[in-house]
Amino acid sequence: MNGVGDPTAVAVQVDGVGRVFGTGPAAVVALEGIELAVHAGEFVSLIGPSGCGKSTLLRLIADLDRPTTGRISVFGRGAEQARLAHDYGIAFQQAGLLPWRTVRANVELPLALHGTDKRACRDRAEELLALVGLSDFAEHFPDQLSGGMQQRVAIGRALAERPSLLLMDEPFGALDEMTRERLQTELVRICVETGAAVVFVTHSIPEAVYLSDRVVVMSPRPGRIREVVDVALDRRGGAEQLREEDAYFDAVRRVRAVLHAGSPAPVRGVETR
Ligand SMILES: Nc1ncnc2c1ncn2[C@@H]1O[C@H](COP(=O)(O)OP(=O)(O)OP(=O)(O)O)[C@@H](O)[C@H]1O
Repeated sequence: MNGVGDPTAVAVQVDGVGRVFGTGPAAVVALEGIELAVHAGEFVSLIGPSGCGKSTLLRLIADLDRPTTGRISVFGRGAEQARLAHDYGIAFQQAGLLPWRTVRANVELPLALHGTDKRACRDRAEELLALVGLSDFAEHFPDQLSGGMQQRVAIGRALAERPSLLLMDEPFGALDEMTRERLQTELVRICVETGAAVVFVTHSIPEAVYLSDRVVVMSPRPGRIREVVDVALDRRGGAEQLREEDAYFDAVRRVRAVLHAGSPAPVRGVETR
């Protein structure tokens, strides 16, 4: 019993994790003393200044890198076991689609690689393309799609094996604001439908607040968790309405205050942006 599918389970447990790159005087302490638990079905964003270790933490959870100290588990398994058991799906800033495969074949890829038979691959691809709104583009190739559509394919692919956890590193970072908002709304809907927990790296405070149950604010050198902000917006009124609500603006202000609490004060007489 590893807790996948159990809503009371802990999806990701990070205990005392540190990551140092290099040795001696040139060593970079990318992360130090990170403690974090992400629960099943919970949406948690990581936000903080450039270089504070957000991507490093995500890569450690995904077992794309190993911590120098501490331990990470995913649904009770070690990060490596979780990777081998396909407990999570990954989507990064670059959609990373294979240009010579159709949209359908890209979405089917993880299933085909892991031995799912053709019929089941096709059925699952149909479901996923409907979920991300791309049923009419199944036979297109990636270079025939917009950036936002390519990201939707990547999200569909990440969901192919019904992971209980999605790891996303600025998946909407390269998109225009309107497309980005649309995909945020879709992502919230998809998460509700699939019940997946998400760890989401972003530079955008409104994006973090809109998507998340909790926002983890990090500080750099060494990368640490400064504070975890509870957002807990009432999402029953519909996704779009949320962006107009006082509770949303209040959460944006709270995250901004924590984020800027450690920034150097502006020098008098010097314009800052
Ligand atoms: N493979 C590596 N080798 C050496 N240093 C690294 C490596 N990966 C990351 N670092 C360093 O670790 C620190 C954290 O990097 P990381 O990419 O995790 O930050 P980030 O918060 O995701 O930044 P950004 O918001 O700019 O993407 C940085 O100082 C970076 O230079």
